[in-house]
Amino acid sequence: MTPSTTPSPPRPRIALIAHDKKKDDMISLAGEYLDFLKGCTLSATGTTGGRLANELGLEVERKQSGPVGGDLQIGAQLVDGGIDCVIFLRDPMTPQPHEPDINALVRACDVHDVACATNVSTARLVLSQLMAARSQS
Ligand SMILES: O=C(CO)COP(=O)(O)O
Repeated sequence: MTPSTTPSPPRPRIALIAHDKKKDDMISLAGEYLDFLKGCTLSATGTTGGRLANELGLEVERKQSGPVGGDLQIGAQLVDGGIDCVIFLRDPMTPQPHEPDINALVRACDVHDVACATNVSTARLVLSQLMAARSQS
């Protein structure tokens, strides 16, 4: 008789993006949730992803850097159903050359009803909820 196996729950697929002045916040935040994030499938824009990999040892699919299309690549992945949650630490005090791309990504989250946290407090709520849901499954 073959032993019955319980299928493991799907890994949450999370996109992590931070503008330059918010990258230290992203590293601190990801450090707080490191064990949980290690069990997730992560995508990130280029520079953010590089820091998450180098400084925290996270395995991350790195897209292009934001200003050269990385936000749009994350958006396309999301539209194709490949992202469950976006953590996007935006810098509201610095104009960005790729503002239309940023707006397109946030809009895609709203169109497809994908959770999008744009500041650390909201990100903590979302990550804590995902973590609790995963530990119950
Ligand atoms: O500009 C960004 C998001 O709009 C972030 O891109 P980087 O992670 O490559 O810095």
